[in-house]
Amino acid sequence: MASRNDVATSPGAGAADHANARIEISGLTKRFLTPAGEVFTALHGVSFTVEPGQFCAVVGPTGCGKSTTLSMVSGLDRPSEGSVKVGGREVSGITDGVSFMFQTDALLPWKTVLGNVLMGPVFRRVPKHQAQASARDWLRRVGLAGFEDRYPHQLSGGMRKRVAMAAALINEPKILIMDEPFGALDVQTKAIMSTELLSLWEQIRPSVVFITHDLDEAVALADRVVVMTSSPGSVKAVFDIDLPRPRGSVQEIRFQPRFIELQHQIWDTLREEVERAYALTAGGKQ
Ligand SMILES: Nc1ncnc2c1ncn2[C@@H]1O[C@H](COP(=O)(O)OP(=O)(O)OP(=O)(O)O)[C@@H](O)[C@H]1O
Repeated sequence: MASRNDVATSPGAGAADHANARIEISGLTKRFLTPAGEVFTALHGVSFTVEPGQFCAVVGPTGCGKSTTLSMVSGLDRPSEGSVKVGGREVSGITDGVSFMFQTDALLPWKTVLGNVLMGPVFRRVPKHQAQASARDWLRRVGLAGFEDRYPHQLSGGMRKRVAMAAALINEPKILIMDEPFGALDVQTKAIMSTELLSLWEQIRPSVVFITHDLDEAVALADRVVVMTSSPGSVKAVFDIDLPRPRGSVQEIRFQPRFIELQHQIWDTLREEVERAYALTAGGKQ
């Protein structure tokens, strides 16, 4: 999805009831009308479940419908067929208690770091003193104490991601939706941010749906990895990741034999889809 803000919050975030954080995606099909007036099937019969407090990564080739799936979990779009249920209730309209983080770096440039993090609580009408204390606390947790009065353009890419993370997590969401949140970062910063995300997630344990092209990132972070087929997207396989928690440093996990084993297993499943998608976009044969 191209034009989303880096972070956003739905009204019910903050009043999270984690027992209601189960996400059930059943038979999801999504068709779009192309500019030429043809029907294009982006998703076909996608089904998977994210248990409360589970970290679920979704991987799949470019254009397979990962972002489209997320937009239906968040309630920003409606399925053509099938359903998304959160806490047993079908999603219709923006899902309550959801925070988002996207790849696009679009914190509000006219607001300070503190002002950006304060947006969620202010939106939820949290009293000013309490909101400010909470925002300062979250900025401390993401390592940005002392940067409250800076503006986004005065920060590095990694620091802006930390602001976005604080802004998403201050709402204590029951569901955290992340669409390649660290995709634009260099490899080292990405690893540091992933480790920080895991440690913060372990503190508040929202259910996470995390889209990434980076299989190592998916295995290092997730409890469950969903592999999607090339377009039209469907679920090819679901892998449970039995690496122990807390995982600690994402860079270190990559050297564990079990990590390498899982990474190979999943890549064996994913490779064919990536090659098929590449052949399609490169104009080759299926
Ligand atoms: N509003 C729309 N109208 C028509 N087609 C759309 C629309 N939104 C998405 N699509 C198409 O649906 C397919 C899936 O798009 P989506 O962005 O969900 O894929 P993705 O897996 O997230 O891709 P990437 O990994 O490249 O970000 C693509 O072929 C895209 O062109």
